[in-house]
Amino acid sequence: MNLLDQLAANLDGLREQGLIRTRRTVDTPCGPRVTVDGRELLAFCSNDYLGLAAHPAVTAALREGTGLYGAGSGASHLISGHSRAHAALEERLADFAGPHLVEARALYFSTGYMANLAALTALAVGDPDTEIFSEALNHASLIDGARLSRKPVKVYPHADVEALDELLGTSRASSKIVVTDSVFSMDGTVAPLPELLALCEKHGAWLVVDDAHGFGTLGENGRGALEHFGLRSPYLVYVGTLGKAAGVGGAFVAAHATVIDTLVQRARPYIFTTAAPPALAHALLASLDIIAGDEGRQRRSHLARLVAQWHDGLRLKGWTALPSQTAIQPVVIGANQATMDAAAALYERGFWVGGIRPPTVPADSARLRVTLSAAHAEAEVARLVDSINEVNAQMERSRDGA
Ligand SMILES: Cc1ncc(COP(=O)(O)O)c(C=O)c1O
Repeated sequence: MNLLDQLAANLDGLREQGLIRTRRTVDTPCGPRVTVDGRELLAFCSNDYLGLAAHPAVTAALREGTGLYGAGSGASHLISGHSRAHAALEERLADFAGPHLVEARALYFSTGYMANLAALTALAVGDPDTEIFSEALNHASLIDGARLSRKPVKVYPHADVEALDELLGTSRASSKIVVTDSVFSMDGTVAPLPELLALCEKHGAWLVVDDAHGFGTLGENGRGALEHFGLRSPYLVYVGTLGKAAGVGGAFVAAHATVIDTLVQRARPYIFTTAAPPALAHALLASLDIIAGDEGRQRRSHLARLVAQWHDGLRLKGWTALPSQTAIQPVVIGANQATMDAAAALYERGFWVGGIRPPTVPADSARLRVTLSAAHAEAEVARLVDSINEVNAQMERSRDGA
């Protein structure tokens, strides 16, 4: 077999297992109503939880930012790519996360993936005898960050605080890092952060919290999971992403000033890459104004009403809606093909809902991943709920009849 044949055989293997991923090309801005291949669809699959990606104030700030700073940064932050807009954003983010940290500073990254790689690899440089304790359902970027740190990794069972306590207690490592998603991206449920922080304080460990899906949506002021639980500690290392609820792109790490100084000096995913366009940072300042203000609060309240409406309306047989109270609302179907069939049936009815398969989720737990946004109207969620109920009834009938 030549090299290309080997790759083709690998792709055939994925196809046979129903695991081929495909892309759809969107012609309109991100929002609840999109056009794909000339078809209008109601989209329930983006992470634009507050509906800010196409918000007029945010897009106007982006345009203004290109006028002020041009299209690109031209270099990495440590060469000449660190602009006034990046600096202003980092200051705002440090203030935003500040009540939950000690001597807070923030560092802006081009993506959340890179921020997670950076946080884990840089924390681990402090001590060669470091061990990482990673939650079983963590996002791929945390798993990759732990691997890249080249430190021993122990995976603790999902949300199992006792198991983690035991692992931390028996570890002989002189430095320990516990790392977890706050809102699990494929479950929508929230990690027991107060208990995890208490354990970290007991065992002298860092707690790295990836709040990709909590930033902007959780907490009275949208400050995320730390605000939601009222947590504060010098050992918290907070990662917030800015391409989801904040509607733009990039991410940040907020932590004690010494952690941020370490990241600037040692984090390869920060040092060896071109800084994100400054205009994005400028647009994010507008987005943060919305998140922290009355409009943000109204958007979060509307989202909470949609979540309640979703749970009230579902009548499912054989499928399981997970008990999530966040914008992420998965319906576990189990089999890969049945999940993709359900997503296709919804698509036929004009709804775009993602079908998620292994390895993104554990084997036999393929699921529809519905994401609600403050930009959705109640009537739109009602239509989705009715359609999911109908598709479920139809598929279960044909399965029973088969
Ligand atoms: C939990 C979690 N962390 C990190 C990321 C990566 O963030 P980004 O898309 O900004 O790279 C994602 C998703 O993309 C995520 O779901």
